[in-house]
Amino acid sequence: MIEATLCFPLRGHDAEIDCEVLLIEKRRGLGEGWYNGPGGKCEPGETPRECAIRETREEVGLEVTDLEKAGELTFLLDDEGHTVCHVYRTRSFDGQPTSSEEAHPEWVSVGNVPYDQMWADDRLWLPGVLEGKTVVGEFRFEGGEPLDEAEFVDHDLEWDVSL
Ligand SMILES: CNc1ncnc2c1ncn2[C@@H]1O[C@H](COP(=O)(O)OP(=O)(O)OP(=O)(O)O)[C@@H](O)[C@H]1O
Repeated sequence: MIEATLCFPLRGHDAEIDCEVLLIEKRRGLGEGWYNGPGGKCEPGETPRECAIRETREEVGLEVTDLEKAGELTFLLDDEGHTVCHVYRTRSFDGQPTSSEEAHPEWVSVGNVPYDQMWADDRLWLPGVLEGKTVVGEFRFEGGEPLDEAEFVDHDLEWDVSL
């Protein structure tokens, strides 16, 4: 199973209306053209937390620290484990988001996240993650590779778990 990460940097007040999340518009690879958090696949010997920090640096040039684990998501494709994704959020970072070949960063109000331009499962778990909850989820896709062309068919979520 592929091990991957997502990192959601947050800025502003906790009150939903003022708070913003840094999303990327993915410019290549899996989920190209869709919005997501910075992230990607773990390299051999790398912990998911190290991966989330590295991918955020490589994709948008931000140095994130104090990552808080917010979720563990398993994506099944045709009943086989395809990807496990470790989700983090943080309010601590240095630098200014900068576009790379892979990603175009954008601060978005947490009340205005473009769920219609994201993975179909994101609308189910990301709102809770942006509110500060923790989640473990399993999501079933069908229709063969690539995952971003498969159909999202079913899910199971557990909130407020300790991670
Ligand atoms: C199925 N539903 C899904 N919902 C939300 N997010 C999903 C996802 N499935 C994959 N993701 C995330 O999307 C990124 C893919 O990136 P990733 O595997 O790195 O692909 P990419 O081809 O760009 O490879 P590189 O590692 O950059 O070479 C990575 O953050 C991963 O966690």
